[in-house]
Amino acid sequence: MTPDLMEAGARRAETAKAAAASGKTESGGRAAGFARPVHAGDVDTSHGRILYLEDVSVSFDGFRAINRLSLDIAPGELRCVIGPNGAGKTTMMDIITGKTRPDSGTVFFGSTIDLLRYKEAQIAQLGIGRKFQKPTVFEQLTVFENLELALKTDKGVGASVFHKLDSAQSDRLAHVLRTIHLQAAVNRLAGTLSHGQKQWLEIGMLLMQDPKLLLLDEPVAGMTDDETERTAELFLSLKDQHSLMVVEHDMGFIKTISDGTKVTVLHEGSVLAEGPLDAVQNDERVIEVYLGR
Ligand SMILES: Nc1ncnc2c1ncn2[C@@H]1O[C@H](COP(=O)(O)OP(=O)(O)OP(=O)(O)O)[C@@H](O)[C@H]1O
Repeated sequence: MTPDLMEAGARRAETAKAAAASGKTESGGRAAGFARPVHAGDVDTSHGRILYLEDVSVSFDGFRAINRLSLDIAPGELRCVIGPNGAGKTTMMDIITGKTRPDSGTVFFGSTIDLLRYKEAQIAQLGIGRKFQKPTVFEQLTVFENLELALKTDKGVGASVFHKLDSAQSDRLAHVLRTIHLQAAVNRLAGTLSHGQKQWLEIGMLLMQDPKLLLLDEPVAGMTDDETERTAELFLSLKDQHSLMVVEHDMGFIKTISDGTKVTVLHEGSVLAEGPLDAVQNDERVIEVYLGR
């Protein structure tokens, strides 16, 4: 982490601890990560970063899958991550979401939330949604019911099925349905949807929880050209309100969604190159290890 962030974060931590000890706590914002449970709305992005990894390493049986990895993502950014098989892309997402603990390094959500202090389920609650490659919708439920089930509830899955939506939740569900273009399929069983539609439904289920950051692993694998194009439109419509990290091998898709913004190339567990797609595509090292295969 950069010294200014470290210092600012440490100062806020001390202030929050002192305030908590004296009973005078601030509501939300900068104190939130330390003095009380954190909610998604409390992510402090005032330093221009929603996700910050520095010097992160993890080894499996002596093999360094992630090797001193550093990268950061701005609020509202759509970051594409590319790289050869085994570069560490999935492991990086596993670390961000708490599935894998790094051996060393720093992983922050905003400038105050140290993700290494939280468990996987808590990280999801903090506002980091993850979409795995294979769709995992409830095939026996309708599109509507899948989205309804994904609503935030403290009462557990069983209660949420029978939970009547309030008007804000109904509005949210309608908004998500429009965003993922599944209004016409709202009463269809998810099992009858096409592969692409299932993927969009699962993205919709994540959106129901209003994540600040979405991690998407090979979202267009197995999609038709038309579905891939619609997915690109969907992602472009999501950026700005959400930050997205998209791992993909489909370069045509990357070209459409990166739209001149920064692309990160991972290789052997660290960043090999970073910049606009044109620049990384012309980088000799990238051609050698990835594009020239
Ligand atoms: N739990 C684990 N135990 C042992 N080795 C692992 C484990 N997880 C990942 N690895 C190894 O770490 C390296 C990075 O794997 P990872 O799946 O993160 O790469 P990737 O960039 O996502 O690859 P792909 O594009 O094929 O999905 C690989 O060599 C993999 O075999």
